[in-house]
Amino acid sequence: MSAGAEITVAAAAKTFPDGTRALHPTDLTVARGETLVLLGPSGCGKTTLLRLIAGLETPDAGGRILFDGRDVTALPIERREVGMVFQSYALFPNMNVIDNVAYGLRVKGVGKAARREEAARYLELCRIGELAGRRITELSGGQRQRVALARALVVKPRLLLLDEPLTALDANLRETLRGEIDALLRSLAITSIYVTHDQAEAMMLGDRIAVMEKGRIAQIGTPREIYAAPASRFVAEFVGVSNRIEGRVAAGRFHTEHGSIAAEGLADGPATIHFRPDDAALADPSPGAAGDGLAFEVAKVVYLGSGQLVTLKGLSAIRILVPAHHPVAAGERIGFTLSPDRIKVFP
Ligand SMILES: Nc1ncnc2c1ncn2[C@@H]1O[C@H](COP(=O)(O)OP(=O)(O)OP(=O)(O)O)[C@@H](O)[C@H]1O
Repeated sequence: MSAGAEITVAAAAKTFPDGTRALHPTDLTVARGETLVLLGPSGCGKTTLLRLIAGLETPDAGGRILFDGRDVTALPIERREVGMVFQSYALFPNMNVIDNVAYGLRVKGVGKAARREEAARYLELCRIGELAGRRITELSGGQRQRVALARALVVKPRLLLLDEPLTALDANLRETLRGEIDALLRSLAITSIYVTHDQAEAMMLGDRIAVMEKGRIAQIGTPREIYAAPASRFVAEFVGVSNRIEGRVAAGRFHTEHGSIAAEGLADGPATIHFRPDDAALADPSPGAAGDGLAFEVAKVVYLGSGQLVTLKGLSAIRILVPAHHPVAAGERIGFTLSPDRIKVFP
């Protein structure tokens, strides 16, 4: 099946008439067939960037949007060949399921038999073949989103844009649909941009994730890059759990009132280190034992099956991942160390 377009955003910014700078000048390339996730907190500009790419908003002067190298900045949405799926379904309530899906083909002038056949094929792809004759009002939220997806895909868009398509659904359904959307986007090899504020969704669906903060892309990279090498404290704390401990570096060691660990490469002076729960390795907390490790009192233990998420008493609650077989209980003391390459310090 056809792969989508390569999308380029060049110096695109958006200032609304009331003066709100929703997006600062942004450059971005989405490769043909790639799924890029725009991830960030409410109000960071995700939807604005998506709408600029769709053609629902015009960038400030100087900004450009290109599809396969062709400048589409002045083209309205209906001439950009994009498919869109929103959080709210935006389906035609007075049409049944198959007519909703076939609608875009009708607009394109496809004959009745051909468009019904094609619409039926996409209903099957979205696993709602048996609902073809149902009215939209007779569908569940998840079923409506499948219809919306089939309707967006049936016209073979060059780019699929999804704006929080699963947000209105309950947790189990979200997870199921998330997996299906992932499989579908991959099998169709369509270029897609997916907006969410849910990091689990971003990790699962994104070939790359662009983390957005206050109208800018704070970092763009694969889920692994974003998690393992966050570029800033904001990214570290928005994607995954990040711990923070304040202390002082002297002669290649990080010292706190809880003990000290090796911290080669860090400059002497006050420092705040950041690390992931899974970066912690258990160590003997008794004073003077191995001389290496930070000791804390255990506040809470959550047994996950595959491990235990242990919250420690500290200035900011610290969470570390402890192997499931290691006995640990609230009130005990526990010690851990960090390999120097897992310690992050942000400016
Ligand atoms: N038409 C508009 N006029 C003025 N300001 C706007 C307009 N649309 C959006 N904004 C503002 O621009 C900023 C970015 O909004 P945007 O909808 O892009 O954020 P978002 O990251 O998608 O947020 P959410 O996750 O809540 O949808 C916000 O401060 C918002 O209030």
